[in-house]
Amino acid sequence: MDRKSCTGVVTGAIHIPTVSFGPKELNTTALAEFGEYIHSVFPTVFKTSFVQHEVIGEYSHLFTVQGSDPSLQPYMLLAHSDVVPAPDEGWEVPPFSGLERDGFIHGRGTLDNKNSVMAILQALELLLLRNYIPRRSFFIALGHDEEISGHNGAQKISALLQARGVQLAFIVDEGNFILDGFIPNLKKPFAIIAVTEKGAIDLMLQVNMTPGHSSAPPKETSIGILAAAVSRLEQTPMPNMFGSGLLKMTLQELAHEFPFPTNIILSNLWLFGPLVSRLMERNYITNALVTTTTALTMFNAGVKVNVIPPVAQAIINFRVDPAQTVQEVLELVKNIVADSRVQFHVLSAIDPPPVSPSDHQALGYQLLRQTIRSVFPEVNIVAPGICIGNTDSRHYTNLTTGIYRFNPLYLNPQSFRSIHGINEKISVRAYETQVKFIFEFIQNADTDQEPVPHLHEL
Ligand SMILES: CCCCCCCC/C=C\CCCCCCCC(=O)N[C@@H](CCCCN)C(=O)O
Ligand SMILES: [Zn+2]
Ligand SMILES: [Zn+2]
Repeated sequence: MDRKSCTGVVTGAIHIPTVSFGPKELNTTALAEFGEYIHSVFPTVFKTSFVQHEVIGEYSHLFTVQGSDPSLQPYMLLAHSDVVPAPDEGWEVPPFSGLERDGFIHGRGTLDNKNSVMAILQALELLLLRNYIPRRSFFIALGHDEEISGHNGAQKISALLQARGVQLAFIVDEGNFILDGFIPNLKKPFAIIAVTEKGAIDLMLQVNMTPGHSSAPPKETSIGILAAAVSRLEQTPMPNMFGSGLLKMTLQELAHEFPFPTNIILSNLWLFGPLVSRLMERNYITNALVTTTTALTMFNAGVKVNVIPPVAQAIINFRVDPAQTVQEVLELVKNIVADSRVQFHVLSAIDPPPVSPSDHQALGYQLLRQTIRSVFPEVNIVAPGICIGNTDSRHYTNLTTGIYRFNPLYLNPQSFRSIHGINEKISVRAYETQVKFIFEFIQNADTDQEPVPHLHEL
């Protein structure tokens, strides 16, 4: 595959608007087209005898790549083909044009997460074209509804594999990146492999009142009561959970890359922990790493300008810190609202998944680490961390204890904001490096020893 067709397959994928708009609201025409598209651009994957392809939940794809050595436990690579909506406003380039310009491929899904869908299949296609036969079996699961919780994609694939008695050595999904420019004093990029992710609660608060004529209003309306309740929630931060462990581990690994005195502070968190945790609260991205976050995302009320509103509803999206549970957060929320006129309806809730191992015996973590060192030799630090978003991987805790969330891409604060935002784009070079990473990763999973850097050239 030449360079042009390598990126051409991504532009074609971005062009298909596989948007998940909301629960049960998907662009099924686009999802069906996407299925045909991957079939047409990766013909070798689909015709190889030891690669089995199944469609699950109508639009998700499960590939089973049969390895030659059945004694090796299989692993799984995950990605998702659906994207969040992208109205044209504010974009430099229309979000579904898939235009390649100035060394970048532009559009919704270029970072989240069609890049991974295409890079995984492209790496496999290239390996198969070179007659590579993997030793270790692996699965590729491409969900079609990750952005709306993965109930028809990842959840069904997980149940199917469980019914087949599959147990996996590890899973690699989207999530964290090689972070660049997120910490002011730290000029060097560092790779964070997320070994857990935050939990989530979608909570609806509702206030009901008897409607009436607005010319003689009651002292408080449903809107006023609800607005005060959600404002209290917004103004009352959840407890800082910095002390609970994982983040401390991440910071200790980063410590020696900082100049004096930050290196001393981060190496002595037993003493400076409270100071560091307060500093992290000041920035909205690092704040998300130390606490359960509260985001007021929807508010609906009122029927007419001169009618006292019978119902007011608000939806709040909490991201639950790995050191807390959904139940604990709900208790805190009830205490903060402290108003019996406000009803609580939990629309969905999921606890944070268990922390995956990152020690020397953790095969998935070590393979990622080795491949990062080989493909990104300039990156000195690889550390375990927390993913602040939710991923399809949370549906697979029944199949493995080793779940790692890592995209082999550089991410800076501007590109972070483009995910679910505007002007999402990936450089051609970054995409090619992602393909190379997966190409090497699959081979590294077959070796018994540390890979020799650049042994497996594309
Ligand atoms: C000391 C370290 C500083 C770290 C700075 C952290 C920077 C954050 C980096 C990357 C985070 C990107 C998260 C990408 C994964 C997002 C996946 C996603 O969008 N999932 C959705 C699922 C929605 C399911 C329906 N409820 C989501 O989380 O909303
Ligand atoms: Zn995603
Ligand atoms: Zn997303």
